[in-house]
Amino acid sequence: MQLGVIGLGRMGRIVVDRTLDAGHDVVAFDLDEHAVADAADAGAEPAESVVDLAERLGDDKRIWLMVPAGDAVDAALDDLEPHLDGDDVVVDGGNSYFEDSVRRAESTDAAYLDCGTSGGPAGAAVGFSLMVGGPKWAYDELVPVFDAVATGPDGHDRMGPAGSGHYVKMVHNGVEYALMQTYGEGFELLANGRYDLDLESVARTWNNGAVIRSWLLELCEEAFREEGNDLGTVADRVEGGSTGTWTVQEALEQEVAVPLIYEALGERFDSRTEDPGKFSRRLANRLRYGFGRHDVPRTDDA
Ligand SMILES: NC(=O)C1=CN([C@@H]2O[C@H](COP(=O)(O)OP(=O)(O)OC[C@H]3O[C@@H](n4cnc5c(N)ncnc54)[C@H](O)[C@@H]3O)[C@@H](O)[C@H]2O)C=CC1
Ligand SMILES: O=C(CO)[C@H](O)[C@H](O)COP(=O)(O)O
Repeated sequence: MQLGVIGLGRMGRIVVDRTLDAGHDVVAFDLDEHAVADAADAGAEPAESVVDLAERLGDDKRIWLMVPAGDAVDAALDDLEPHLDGDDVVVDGGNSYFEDSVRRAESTDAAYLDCGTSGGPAGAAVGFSLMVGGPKWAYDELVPVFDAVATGPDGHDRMGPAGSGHYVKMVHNGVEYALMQTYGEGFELLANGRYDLDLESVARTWNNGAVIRSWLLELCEEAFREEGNDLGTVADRVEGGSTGTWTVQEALEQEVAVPLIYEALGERFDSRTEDPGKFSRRLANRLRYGFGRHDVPRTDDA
């Protein structure tokens, strides 16, 4: 099969390499010409623009977008659209909002597959987990590429109609936030608890047979090994948040309780406040004086 790949960053480049390794042909484009040159060195046919990529693919185009969610996806689709027809298939492998994917599926002439991708750059060697939404014939058509990019045949499946792939990935990310939060809380207790513990050793022991073993826990083990038991200079600030926000918004709309995901998202927002004093905690501090005449710790206390 011949696959066009647009977006050759951390994730797109892995799509290129794994597709080439499986014996397929790849035409590659990125706004960054160095990324295109690197992909060409790896065996891809370089394209000079989105339009050039479309023209190099000929009939029955198979195209994988791996660009940042939002405007970049629409920009690439706008350029592709005059070159697409109903026999073509476009895969969006990024973290797009599922309602955007439904809109794009309805407005493009091509068959559109929204593909949630999990595994991250660190998972490149084993392949990704792919959650695909869209027409069944288009999914079936792309199976050889999905087999190559995923861990194998069990690493991908069609979730349902347009939007369902990105919907499942959105919820996956909510779960990711909550798992990160609970590992963080457990290690925070261990770090401040009764025993002087080697947290890398704890994580390694848990990763070998414990109920709570997981890849995220392996990454905790790696973090303690590389940063030290106290995480060294790693700042108390967590970026990201868009996919978790969508998850919580959807849960509210569906009237489904997701308190752990909500709390984990809130912790991220909290970590980013510029004011080191959290207003709600300061008010709770003062209220304890109000009802109990308890001492009020103050910022100018010695
Ligand atoms: N990094 C991760 O762990 C994961 C990322 N994703 C999603 O995959 C997508 C890509 O992520 P990354 O590879 O990490 O981002 P990245 O920032 O490493 O790469 C994005 C690439 O897209 C290129 N690009 C941007 N607009 C373009 C356009 N209009 N035409 C052609 N190229 C364009 C950029 O030059 C860049 O090389 C995002 O939607 C991200 O949310 C999904 C799962 C995991
Ligand atoms: O999808 C992913 C992992 O599964 C990406 O790493 C994503 O960026 C994570 O979300 P956030 O940036 O909000 O932490």
